[in-house]
Amino acid sequence: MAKIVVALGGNALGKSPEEQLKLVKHTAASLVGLVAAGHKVVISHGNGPQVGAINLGMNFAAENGKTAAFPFPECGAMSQGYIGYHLQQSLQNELHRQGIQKDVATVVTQVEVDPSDSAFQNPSKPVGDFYSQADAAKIQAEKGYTFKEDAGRGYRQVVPSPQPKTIVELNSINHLIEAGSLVIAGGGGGVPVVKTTTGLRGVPAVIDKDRSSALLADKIAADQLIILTAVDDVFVNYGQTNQRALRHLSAADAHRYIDDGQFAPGSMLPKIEACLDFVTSGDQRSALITSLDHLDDALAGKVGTLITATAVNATV
Ligand SMILES: Nc1ncnc2c1ncn2[C@@H]1O[C@H](COP(=O)(O)OP(=O)(O)O)[C@@H](O)[C@H]1O
Ligand SMILES: NC(=O)OP(=O)(O)O
Repeated sequence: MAKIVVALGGNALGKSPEEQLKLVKHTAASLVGLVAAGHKVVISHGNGPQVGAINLGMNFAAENGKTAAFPFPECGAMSQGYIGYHLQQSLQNELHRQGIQKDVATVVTQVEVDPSDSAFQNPSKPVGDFYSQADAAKIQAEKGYTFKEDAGRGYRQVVPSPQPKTIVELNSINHLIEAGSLVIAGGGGGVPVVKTTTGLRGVPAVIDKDRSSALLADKIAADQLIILTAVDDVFVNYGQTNQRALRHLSAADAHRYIDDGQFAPGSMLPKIEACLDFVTSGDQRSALITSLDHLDDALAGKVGTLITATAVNATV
């Protein structure tokens, strides 16, 4: 029996509630499969597209005098509730269908960041939808948002993405795991907060959920970190005619490919770095990157990229 953190990608969760619920229902079957096999499972998820959509809607309503302004950290907390709700419901339905008695709970999670993190001066985390270069330039001029090209897929608004330091609700998460619950935590990388003289305060940023998931996996002493995204494997020469799937990546190989610029910053690079942090900071740990659709195949070793500290195979 292993303790596994499964991180679901925000971009892999679809663009609408209907799409998300359909995708989450499908993934719930595989996640409950892990539970049925006796593993302790903690689920985290991204929120880039979702927090961007919520923020856009709230800004529109506020600009038109329909609501008060809702600050960005509040939008992050809403995204945790929205995605957590779909995950909870789908997991509960699937557990019920398979006749498994287990509680499911989402923990609204705050993650402490350093207010002097240089990321606040260099927005890099894509949120919301994709725009053409011309539309992005127009919105940038009108609203002052920053846009950047996202891994060949178009232009997206970017916000600061500071490093996660401490998971505020870690004790509660551990209590729930030990009590046998299936826990959803660290959604959207956690709502970023800083310590002030009067206590914690939310800051407008989006923490990379892969980095937070690696921190969570380390702090709960997990055996494996599984990152589910939109691609079945990590590739070299990604998007080119000669792209090649990497089925097993040792830390040494991963560093070589990073130096070679094989993993796009803001998308695949933080996933690889998070996996490396996790597998190299404890013994017998492994990380797996694959698509939301193919978790079962990846667990059976048919697809996916397995990352280990050394070149030795290490599976759950
Ligand atoms: N070397 C690579 N191999 C595979 N995918 C890559 C690579 N470099 C960039 N990508 C892109 O990274 C994406 C995953 O990052 P992202 O969309 O940010 O993930 P998520 O939102 O699911 O966490 C893939 O769908 C792919 O478009
Ligand atoms: N918070 C975060 O990393 O979201 P994505 O997975 O959508 O990029």
